[in-house]
Amino acid sequence: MTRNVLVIGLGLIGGSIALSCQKAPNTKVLGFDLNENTCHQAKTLSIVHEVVDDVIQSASTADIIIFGTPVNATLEWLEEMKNWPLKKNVIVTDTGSTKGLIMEKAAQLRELGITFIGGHPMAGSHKSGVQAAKTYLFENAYYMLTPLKNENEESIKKLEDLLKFTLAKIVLLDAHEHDHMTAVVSHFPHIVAASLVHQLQSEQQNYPMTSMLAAGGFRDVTRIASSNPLMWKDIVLQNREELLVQLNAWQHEMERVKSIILSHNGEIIEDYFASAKEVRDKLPINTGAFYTTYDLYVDIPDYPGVISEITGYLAQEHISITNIRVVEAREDIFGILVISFQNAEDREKAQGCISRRTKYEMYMS
Ligand SMILES: NC(=O)c1ccc[n+]([C@@H]2O[C@H](COP(=O)([O-])OP(=O)(O)OC[C@H]3O[C@@H](n4cnc5c(N)ncnc54)[C@H](O)[C@@H]3O)[C@@H](O)[C@H]2O)c1
Ligand SMILES: O=C(O)C(=O)C[C@]1(C(=O)O)C=C[C@@H](O)C=C1
Repeated sequence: MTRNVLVIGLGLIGGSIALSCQKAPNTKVLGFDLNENTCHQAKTLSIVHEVVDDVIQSASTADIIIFGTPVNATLEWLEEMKNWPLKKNVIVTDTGSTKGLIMEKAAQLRELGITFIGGHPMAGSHKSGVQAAKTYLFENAYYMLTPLKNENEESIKKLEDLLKFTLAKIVLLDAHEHDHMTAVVSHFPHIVAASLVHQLQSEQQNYPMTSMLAAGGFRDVTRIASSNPLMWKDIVLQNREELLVQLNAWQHEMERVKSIILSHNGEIIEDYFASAKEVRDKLPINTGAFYTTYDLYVDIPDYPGVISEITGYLAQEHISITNIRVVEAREDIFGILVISFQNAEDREKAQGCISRRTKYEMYMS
């Protein structure tokens, strides 16, 4: 029997989920977006099997409905959904970065016999829109599900059976714990990134050259300030309380930094950085428990065709890569090619392959 999946909101996240759902057998993926241009692009890029106009009618035939909309739009849809004619066993889920208010709405839907299981894939990008969607955006990332208490195990299993095609690692979590932890590792860092950019902008008035001097450090810390403002407006509105907690903690931390600087004591200052480095270096971001990527850094010279030369060698030895990018120490020079692999074995094979064929220096993260 065919499983009908309806994705509402076909941007970066909805589009990526739709693409991975298309990998599931016997599954028809329908899509809807408020933006006509997005619908057109979703059709052209085959993000879904079919783009639909009548969302209520399509929802009535869906076995699984997935929201890829900004979190406030999701809340509005869930309110409307209360009046929709839906299949008896339909499972509704979302992908939103906040879960508290959405799960409150889920409790109301449960009273009407509608199963809603909150979802949040913990991977993404500062890019938005359907054109940025990728089938394996969530590969190896954590995908959090926040079912209501006593949720039917079979419904959770049905949803997991579909989401496993994202290749993400599914974990179950309480919605409030979710909102606390994501405030720490995701939402608050976005505020810090935006605030650093504002700080640079005000400095620019007196020192116009400042932005030209912003190199790798500033770029790494502020990349996420280029994220979709509408999406972040909604997240901040919905996770307000947790963000204020983080903001207070940050202000205390800055007071501590201030006193360390005022101490004029080199040992204390060095220790501040050393202890942060120790913690950062042990974070699962690097060891792979969080995002498992096996990266190989290749120091490449600046000549045309160097990337295709290296990927060509890997292709000749049938070594598959999952990602490739160039990171520069400076914007105006070529730099280091970072190639990601699915596992450590592939990375080692690649290292052997490249060292046999070139003299480029390599290291692993
Ligand atoms: N961007 C990330 O890194 C990331 C990661 C994980 C989860 N999320 C969450 O995923 C959701 C989508 O984010 P995104 O990055 O894909 O944003 P996006 O801007 O790329 O996509 C959102 C899409 O929703 C559509 N849309 C907006 N309002 C709508 C409405 N009322 N009805 C139907 N469609 C509507 C937009 O036209 C757009 O195509 C958000 O809730 C966000 O919090 C984002
Ligand atoms: O990589 C990025 O650009 C992101 O910001 C992705 C990111 C994050 O890591 O904070 C942002 C919001 C989501 O809810 C999940 C992931």
